[in-house]
Amino acid sequence: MISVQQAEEIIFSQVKNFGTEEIFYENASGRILAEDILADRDLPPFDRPTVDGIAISFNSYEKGLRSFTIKSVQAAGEAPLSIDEDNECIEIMTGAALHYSMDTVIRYEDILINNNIAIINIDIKKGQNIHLKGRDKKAGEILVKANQVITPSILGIAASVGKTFLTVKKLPRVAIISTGDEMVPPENTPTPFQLRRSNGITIKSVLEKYKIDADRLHWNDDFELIKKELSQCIDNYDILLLSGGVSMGKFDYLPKACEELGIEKLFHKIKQRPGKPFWFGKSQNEKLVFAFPGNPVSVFMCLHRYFIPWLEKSLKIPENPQYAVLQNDIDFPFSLQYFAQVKLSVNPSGQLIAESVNTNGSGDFSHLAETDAFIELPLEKNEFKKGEVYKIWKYNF
Ligand SMILES: Nc1nc2c(c(=O)[nH]1)N[C@H]1C(S)=C(S)[C@@H](COP(=O)(O)OP(=O)(O)OC[C@H]3O[C@@H](n4cnc5c(N)ncnc54)[C@H](O)[C@@H]3O)O[C@H]1N2
Ligand code: MOO
Repeated sequence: MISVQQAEEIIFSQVKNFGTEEIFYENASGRILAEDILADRDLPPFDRPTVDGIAISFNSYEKGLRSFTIKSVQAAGEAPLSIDEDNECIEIMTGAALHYSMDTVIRYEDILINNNIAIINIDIKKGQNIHLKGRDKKAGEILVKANQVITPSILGIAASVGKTFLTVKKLPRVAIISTGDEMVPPENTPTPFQLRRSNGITIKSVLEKYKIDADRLHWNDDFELIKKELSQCIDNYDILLLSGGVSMGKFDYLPKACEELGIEKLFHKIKQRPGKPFWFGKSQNEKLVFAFPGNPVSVFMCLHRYFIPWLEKSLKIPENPQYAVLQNDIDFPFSLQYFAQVKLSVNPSGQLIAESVNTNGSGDFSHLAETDAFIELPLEKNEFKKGEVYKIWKYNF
């Protein structure tokens, strides 16, 4: 059996590049940006008032002038209007293009207007209330760097520089396959000794966060059928995410079916709980098979601890490891790396704290909805104390 660290290294040695594609920006939310977004012109593109009011030349104010004749009114979007005399001003609206003959803007609230004359009755500063051309970014500068999830704010920036098509990372074609004769579709009523399938939908909805639209399949425990279907899936998909049938049982056919199809085993079994019998391999045509143990908590853990980091590495999403402070003592008297389910919260000092819940093993999925993460407790120890800090793998927080 290998360690969690070794398993991670083997999986990371299989990181893939699925290429890029160009898509319409309205469909790009949640995808991974594969190009830098540049400023198409200076931002802002011209000097513009940040308030509605009047624009003057500060020089005139310095000379003692306080009354200014309103030469004209300029709305946003209009070509800049100039003044010709010291005692003139332009009534100008927020976001309009300021002419270079003026350099200072005063709010309506700070002036009086009578008979087309604006009187300034406060102290003002040169250049006030103006957002200068190129102050935010210069033309050609990077506004958004590649290799990040496209968020609403990135979409807004893309729209404002006219990038209506974005180059994004292509996503792998994924099949999610549950196995087992005892597993019936959720809409069916199981016999007293059957269970409803839940792993498939859980995995699918985690992948939806990455905009992967995976296909869901189910195979019964029939060796020849599994072999045939597996061989087809290896041709049609980049990644197979299987659950069940990888342990020691009489009907756990997956490892043997993979072997007979020439799918190379890269590892089988990790010193961890849950998820010990996890099987990972690669086909001759470089397709990856993540075969998770069937228990729902094992699936959830292996998905978040191994598959998602592999996916994020493949998509070049920067790593963001997270840690939390243990809120209670945990004893774990086994030589396995333990992933405990924890509820996360933030304490008044701003620290992320993790409180473990007692569960009944990897078949007990009843606590997944009321917890937020797995806390990864190192193999070398059996006792973990309140106040110690460990890595966490979030799923609900
Ligand atoms: N002799 C040994 N037996 C077992 C070992 C072992 O080392 N030696 N490991 C145990 C561990 S740990 C786990 S975890 C399980 C994993 O077994 P399999 O991967 O073969 O999974 P199955 O037996 O097919 O299923 C396990 C469990 O999960 C339920 N299941 C399966 N698919 C689904 C699904 N889609 N949705 C919800 N639940 C599912 C299934 O009914 C079983 O109850 O093996 C131990 N045995
Ligand atoms: O390794 Mo298994 O997932 O504990 O039951």
